[in-house]
Amino acid sequence: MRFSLCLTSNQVPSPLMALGSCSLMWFRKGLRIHDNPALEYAAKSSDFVYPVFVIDPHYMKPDPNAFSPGSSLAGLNRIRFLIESLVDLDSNLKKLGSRLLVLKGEPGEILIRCLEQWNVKKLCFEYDTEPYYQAIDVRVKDYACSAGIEVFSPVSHTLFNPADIIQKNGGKPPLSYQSFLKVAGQPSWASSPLSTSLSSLPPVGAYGNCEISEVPSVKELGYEDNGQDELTPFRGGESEALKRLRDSLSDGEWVANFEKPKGDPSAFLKPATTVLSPYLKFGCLSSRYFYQCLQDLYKNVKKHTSPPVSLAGQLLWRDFFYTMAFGTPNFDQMKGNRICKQIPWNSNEELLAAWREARTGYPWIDAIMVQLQKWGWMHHLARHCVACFLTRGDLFVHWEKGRDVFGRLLIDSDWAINNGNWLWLSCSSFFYQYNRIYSPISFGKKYDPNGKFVRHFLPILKDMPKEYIYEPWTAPLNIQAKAKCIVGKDYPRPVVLHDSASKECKRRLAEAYALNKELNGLVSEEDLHSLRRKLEEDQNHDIKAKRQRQKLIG
Ligand SMILES: Cc1cc2nc3c(=O)[nH]c(=O)nc-3n(C[C@H](O)[C@H](O)[C@H](O)COP(=O)(O)OP(=O)(O)OC[C@H]3O[C@@H](n4cnc5c(N)ncnc54)[C@H](O)[C@@H]3O)c2cc1C
Repeated sequence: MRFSLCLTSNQVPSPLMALGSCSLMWFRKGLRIHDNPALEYAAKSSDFVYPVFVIDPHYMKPDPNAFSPGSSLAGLNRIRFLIESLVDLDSNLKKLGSRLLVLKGEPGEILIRCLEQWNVKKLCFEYDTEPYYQAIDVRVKDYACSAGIEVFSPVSHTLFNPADIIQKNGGKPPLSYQSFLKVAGQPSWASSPLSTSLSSLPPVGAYGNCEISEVPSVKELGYEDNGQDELTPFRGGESEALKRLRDSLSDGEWVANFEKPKGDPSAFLKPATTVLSPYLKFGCLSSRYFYQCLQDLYKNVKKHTSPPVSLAGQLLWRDFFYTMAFGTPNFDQMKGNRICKQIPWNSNEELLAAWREARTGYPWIDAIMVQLQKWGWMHHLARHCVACFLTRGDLFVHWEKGRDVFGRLLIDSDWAINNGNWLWLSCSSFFYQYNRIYSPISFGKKYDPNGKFVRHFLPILKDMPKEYIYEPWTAPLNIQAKAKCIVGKDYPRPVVLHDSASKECKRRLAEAYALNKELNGLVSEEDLHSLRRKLEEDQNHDIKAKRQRQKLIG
């Protein structure tokens, strides 16, 4: 017997259980219809499919103590982006004769309850390499196995299966991009067409006494309207992702000549890169589909750039970090992470807060941090600048602290990529040329001599003449007054002097590197303690630098 119920948010739960063959499609990332092997498998020979998304309080619970609206782990921009993605997914599912069932609670617990109550025969979900999801998945899979439920959990978030690469490389992830490419080769699916659309889905079955809702609004999740004057211009969802992809690829010449790190990090009206990262993060866009579209385009042009700098090369960077993250225990921390240099970073809360809240006194750095708060997205080189400034360039603050701020505020916040890039930028792993530091003054000026980017994100500086826009503390007082921006009152003085601070950072890194070499990377707590003591003995350096700064900027 076939039956389906038309479900609405406040419907009285039906005691009926679906009697046909039922599948549960558990959406987490992969918020799309195209190239979604788990969804396709769920639909195959099933009478009913339950498409489920669980709102996880771990990520979504409002945090009134956070310095900007959102939960403690996710800023409001990202939560909004997720909700928009879910609304779009629900609407696309409805076009196929289904809908999204939204539940709330600890995902493992909720899933097990649904499996128990819905007579599910097949559980389908995209494989996730993040430790947080791995732990949940083990629990759910264990339950499913014990209940005789078939589990289908394909890898479809990345181009390659990180486990395959690690196995091919003798049990360890390849440590460099080039060795990664060598091991990875061409993806197995590269020349066969991916499924880009489903024409229909089996109906949703009865859902017993599980509390199902429509996709909630951010307000219904407990977030107040934040009153921010500028929100992220990027809207979530598969429809938007595919449109953005089409727009990006419509300029074949631009794609063929794409070359990172060339490109203007200060371009904000029309960013210099695709801004597909948030869509890839939530899986609104399949990276495999993106990659195949690029290969098709490359076939039809005379010449194109290649990895690591090409656009396809960027997707391979993504896979590189996913593989590294999957195969490296404690990838997200310094301690116990075998690929991470042990460096006695400081934990100066004041400096950290100045950086986080865009109060460093360096307009280029502060404008990027405002873009992070307002848009949740910045150009790759802009991320380089602020990450370098916080860690090895100027403030010598622990990269894990910066990672957390990015992790919360980016709309594309991605566990593997974020950690990988912070390891890189802090010269803790992958990249070790700590003498190459981004100037917080001249780097931005090179791209944007008139300071348009700074004026947009830091309107307090909008009338500052271009000669001083990157160093307002050097402007004569009458000019500051005319620009209605007195440094020290309307806009902060620099928190450190870049020249002396960066020299000091290099010295500390040289010392830490030497010790790491001596200890062959195996640094114990005591070694770190003595490293810290050694650096503290050199405090007079700091004091000298402070005095010099006070002399210079009053
Ligand atoms: C400190 C720091 C933290 C970062 N944190 C994140 C993060 O949490 N999430 C995230 O997606 N990216 C992160 N990046 C990488 C990169 O800056 C962004 O992926 C990129 O700027 C996104 O813009 P786009 O989509 O226009 O990129 P494009 O240049 O158009 O590239 C296309 C896609 O390739 C991938 N990609 C590009 N650059 C990288 C890279 N360096 N590493 C891995 N994948 C890459 C992204 O998925 C991106 O969407 C970080 C970079 C730094 C320096």
